[in-house]
Amino acid sequence: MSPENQQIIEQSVKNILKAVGDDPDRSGLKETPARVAKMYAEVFSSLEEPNFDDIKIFQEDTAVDGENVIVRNIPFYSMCEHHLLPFFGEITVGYVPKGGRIIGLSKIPRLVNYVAAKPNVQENITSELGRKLEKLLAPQGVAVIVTARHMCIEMRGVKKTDSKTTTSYYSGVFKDPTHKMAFLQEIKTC
Ligand SMILES: Nc1nc2c(ncn2[C@@H]2O[C@H](COP(=O)(O)OP(=O)(O)OP(=O)(O)O)[C@@H](O)[C@H]2O)c(=O)[nH]1
Ligand SMILES: [Zn+2]
Repeated sequence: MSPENQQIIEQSVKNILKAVGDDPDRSGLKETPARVAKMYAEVFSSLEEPNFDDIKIFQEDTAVDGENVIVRNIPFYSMCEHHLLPFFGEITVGYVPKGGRIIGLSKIPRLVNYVAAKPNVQENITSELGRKLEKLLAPQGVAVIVTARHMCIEMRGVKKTDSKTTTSYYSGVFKDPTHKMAFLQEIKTC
């Protein structure tokens, strides 16, 4: 983030603190605007990196086509674009390789970190991840299941503590009900 933008955030946070009735110059809050600016640079870091392309695709000669590859329960943290409050949870990704193309396993959590690091709704994290994997791998199909808790639903508004939202994205072979059921069974038991 540029020093100019950092300055804008710091001044805005000062104004917010004043507007809610606190004193931004009291000792406990003195460094808060700078901390918040630094935090936003971190949690919204993807906005400064529009084309995340550090993704290694391997070409395997042995038969990898046709079987599910599943990475389960990848934790993520994001910020809801309506209230700028956190939502967080777990993501399970599955894909079926085609043409021997597979992705380095650590790259899937890296992609999760990337799509999460901007103001978001859960539905968009889910579909962006699915579409990125499709583009990178041109697989037989992709499945993404996201389960999350939203602080804007829990700590304010309707205040429904512990309620969880699940969103999903299915393409290719995962649209076939039999394949989808087998996948859902597999992630339950593995
Ligand atoms: N679909 C979707 N909605 C979300 C997500 N995160 C937050 N929301 C919802 O966004 C909506 C914003 O609604 P508004 O009526 O504009 O805002 P609000 O007055 O603060 O709404 P309440 O939360 O009901 O008090 C709320 O219903 C939130 O629960 C998300 O990831 N996906
Ligand atoms: Zn929200």
